Amino acid sequence: MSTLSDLTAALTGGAVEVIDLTAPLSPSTPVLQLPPPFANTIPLSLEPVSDFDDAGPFWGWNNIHTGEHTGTHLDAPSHWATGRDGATVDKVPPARLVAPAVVVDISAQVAENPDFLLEPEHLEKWEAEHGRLPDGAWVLLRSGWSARNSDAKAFLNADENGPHTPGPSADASLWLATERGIVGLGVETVGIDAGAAGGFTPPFPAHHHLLGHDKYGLTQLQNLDRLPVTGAVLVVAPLPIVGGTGSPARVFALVEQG
Ligand SMILES: O=C(O)C(=O)c1ccccc1S
Ligand SMILES: [Mn+2]
Repeated sequence: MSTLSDLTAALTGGAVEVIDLTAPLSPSTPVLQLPPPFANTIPLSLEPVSDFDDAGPFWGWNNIHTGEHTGTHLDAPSHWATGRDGATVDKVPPARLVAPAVVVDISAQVAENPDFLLEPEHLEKWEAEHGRLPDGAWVLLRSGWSARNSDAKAFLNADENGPHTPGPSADASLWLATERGIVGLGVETVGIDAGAAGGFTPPFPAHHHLLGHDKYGLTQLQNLDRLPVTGAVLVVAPLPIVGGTGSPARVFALVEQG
């Protein structure tokens, strides 16, 4: 048997489960709301072209209107000033999009404090328990935030002082970008930076450091609670939008059962 035939046998036999980490993409999918004077992207909308009617008697289809950074999506290096000469989403090497994933669980801390920040000490503690973060792996930050997916207001969690959502500190962002050979950071929240990150130094440090070091962001993931701490393999499938800074993506995790 070949490796791939072993894999297909494991998939059909249930020894390997495919877990969908992608949030449903609909007009109610929350999108980031940056404060004035900054511009924001649009949410998804479907514009019917025909619906088994005179415009198309035997077919239905729609135009879709969306931002690149809507829903579960991939941030490419070219999205940020520090990575603007780097890969656009169509140039992200496919080999980096099928990769192992590890899970760093901060959900208990986030339940107490929605502004909780991942620090290097948390990553060092994780490594003391689970071994060094593997080169070529995605780091998935499990926060429990996807439980808010069906309530845009709760998901964005903003007040007069701005959004209150967890994420990496500036130090943790630099650590992830420079101390290990990871592929990128995946989160459950609307973006890879914490809600307060606009006021950090540098502003939005996860974007600044990760995308500036040819690493990627992955956002609005769900079902991270169904993944093992180590051992899952991620299949990340953004659209190859030519010149795009990111794209809505379908994200699957392959997880061995038993
Ligand atoms: O890349 C994103 O989707 C994202 O979260 C973002 C985009 C632009 C500015 C700030 C942020 S924080
Ligand atoms: Mn983005």
